[in-house]
Amino acid sequence: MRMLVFGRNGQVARALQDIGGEGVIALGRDEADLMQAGAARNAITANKPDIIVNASAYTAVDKAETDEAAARRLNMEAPAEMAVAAAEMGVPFIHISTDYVFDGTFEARLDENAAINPLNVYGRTKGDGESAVMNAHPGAVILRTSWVFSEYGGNFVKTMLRLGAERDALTIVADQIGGPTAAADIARAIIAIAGKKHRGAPGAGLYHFQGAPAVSWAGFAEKIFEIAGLSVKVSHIKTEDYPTPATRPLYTVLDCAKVERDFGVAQPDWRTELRRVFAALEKEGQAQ
Ligand SMILES: NC(=O)C1=CN([C@@H]2O[C@H](COP(=O)(O)OP(=O)(O)OC[C@H]3O[C@@H](n4cnc5c(N)ncnc54)[C@H](OP(=O)(O)O)[C@@H]3O)[C@@H](O)[C@H]2O)C=CC1
Ligand SMILES: Cc1cn([C@H]2C[C@H](O)[C@@H](COP(=O)(O)OP(=O)(O)O[C@H]3O[C@@H](C)C(=O)[C@@H](O)[C@H]3O)O2)c(=O)[nH]c1=O
Ligand SMILES: [Mg+2]
Repeated sequence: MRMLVFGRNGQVARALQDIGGEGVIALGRDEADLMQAGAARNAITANKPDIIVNASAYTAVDKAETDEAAARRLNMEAPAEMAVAAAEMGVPFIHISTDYVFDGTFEARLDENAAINPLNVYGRTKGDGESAVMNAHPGAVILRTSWVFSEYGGNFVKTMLRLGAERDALTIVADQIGGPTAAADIARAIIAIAGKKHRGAPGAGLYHFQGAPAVSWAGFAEKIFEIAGLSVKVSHIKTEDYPTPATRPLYTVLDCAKVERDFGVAQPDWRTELRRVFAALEKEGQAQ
């Protein structure tokens, strides 16, 4: 199975290459610059894949507030172009979206039927990307995930390990609750879904996939420091005491039953991968 992946150095793109092996063809911006209209289609036509995965996106949440055109291009227009080309070629398409499409107002687990209401530019462009993909390719699978971490790229785990090595106390928001999700777990889920779609499995549309148990950013930070053996005091603060350009949703715990029902993909425990990621960073001398 030839799997064409948009994104090469990103967290999920790297994990797909690690886990998917030989059949994965990963294209970074040097091979296909998705800011350019037509680049996605050209790459798809040239590579003749059996399955297409979009692991690229504009993911700088705060920066997106003042860079909306680029966020829209990468999070909506490029995925729409991929979906159109995939549909024309009759190839399955797997796209990734985010918990930031929700407003997080209610403390209730969100399933795929919950209404979206993004609070920031990143979330709005990702939400528009979801609709554009579904309209262009009704057979597409859109995996909504959250709080992605890995040994690669930039993420909260690496930020905490860096700050935790420099300071003995940090203030972290404790009223935003969600689910950390390892890029490797997302890659395994995508590869499992890809295999089933390739064999003609029927599931399509939105799917929630998030690590368990649910936790706040402060609780996540505490677990990171515990695993790293760093003694850092984490002060639990409110969102209003940590002002950022983009507003973030408060409660985005996702109900992940549908992806298990349709594709047999179980919800992972993020603490297992957190231990492996820490060990990998330590080995590279990146964990300080
Ligand atoms: N990070 C997170 O916490 C979360 C992410 N998601 C979603 O998961 C998916 C993967 O995210 P993640 O792995 O963290 O992303 P990263 O930010 O780690 O990587 C972004 C990827 O997008 C590619 N990209 C950016 N700009 C361009 C461009 N102009 N042309 C081509 N490619 C480009 C990068 O290419 P290159 O390889 O050349 O660097 C890179 O591979 C995205 O859809 C994201 O919205 C969902 C929830 C949480
Ligand atoms: C560094 C730091 C962050 N924070 C807060 C800010 C924010 O509310 C929260 C997380 O900060 P980050 O900027 O790392 O996370 P953020 O970039 O908002 O992460 C999001 O990225 C996009 C791509 C997604 O799709 C989401 O699922 C989510 O993972 O922690 C503190 O309270 N104290 C700190 O010292
Ligand atoms: Mg960020």
